[in-house]
Amino acid sequence: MKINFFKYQGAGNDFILIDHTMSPLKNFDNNLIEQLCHRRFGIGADGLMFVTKHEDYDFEMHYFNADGKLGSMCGNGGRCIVAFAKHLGIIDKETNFLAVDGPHYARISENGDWVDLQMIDVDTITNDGDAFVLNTGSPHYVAFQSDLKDFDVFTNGKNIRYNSTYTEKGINVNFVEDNGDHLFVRTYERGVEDETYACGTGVTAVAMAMAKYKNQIGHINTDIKVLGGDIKIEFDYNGHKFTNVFLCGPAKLVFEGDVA
Ligand SMILES: N[C@@H](CCC[C@H](N)C(=O)O)C(=O)O
Repeated sequence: MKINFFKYQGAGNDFILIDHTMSPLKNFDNNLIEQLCHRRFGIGADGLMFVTKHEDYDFEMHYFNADGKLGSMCGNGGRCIVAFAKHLGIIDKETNFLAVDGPHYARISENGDWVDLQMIDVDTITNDGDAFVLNTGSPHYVAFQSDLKDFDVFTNGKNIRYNSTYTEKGINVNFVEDNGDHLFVRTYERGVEDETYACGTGVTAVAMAMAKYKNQIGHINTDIKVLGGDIKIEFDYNGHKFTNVFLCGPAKLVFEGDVA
């Protein structure tokens, strides 16, 4: 069966997108998804998404990690699927769509390649030693790390993701260096089981952990550099809860193709 797909990337976090609006998504082949995401034997991607119709929303997002398994929320994936929905003509400049963690609002730039995506409110941050643990739609571990450019993110991230606390459910592991006017972040992603060039729910978690650590109250804007580019996070923080959370960044079509 021929599969028509679109490849998108958001700050280097890359995804295969499939238009499934003509029929409901009843079953899926996890092995095929893993194979399509494989960087040697497939198209290559950190994850795969189907867009389907929904009665109450503009569309529904179904996200799978590169290991072929259903993922939790993917922030950069969310931004890319919004750009894809605009490309398909499903939406125009704004949208309300449904994802695994609930409804999301998003707005899109005129040329369609920059998306501001509203993320879930967060009111719980716990500590694991010096690190912060929180869920921004996906579970995240946030640790400070100096000389991050030369740090072994794969080995250290994997050790944390597979330690006895997290091995069963897994966690995404973010390392952050505070460079004054911006944060530099590198992430080991669960489900990809490797470092990715960017992680949207991850940088959202980092900005929140940093605001809590610095005791910043009010409307906070955070500039973040990741391996694949620049991302902006904004939210309101009252010392207990993060609201009006937006993940803002690029979402670009790379190519379209067919799998025979
Ligand atoms: N790259 C994503 C995170 C995707 C979810 C994650 N790998 C998981 O299921 O834990 C993002 O941009 O948020």
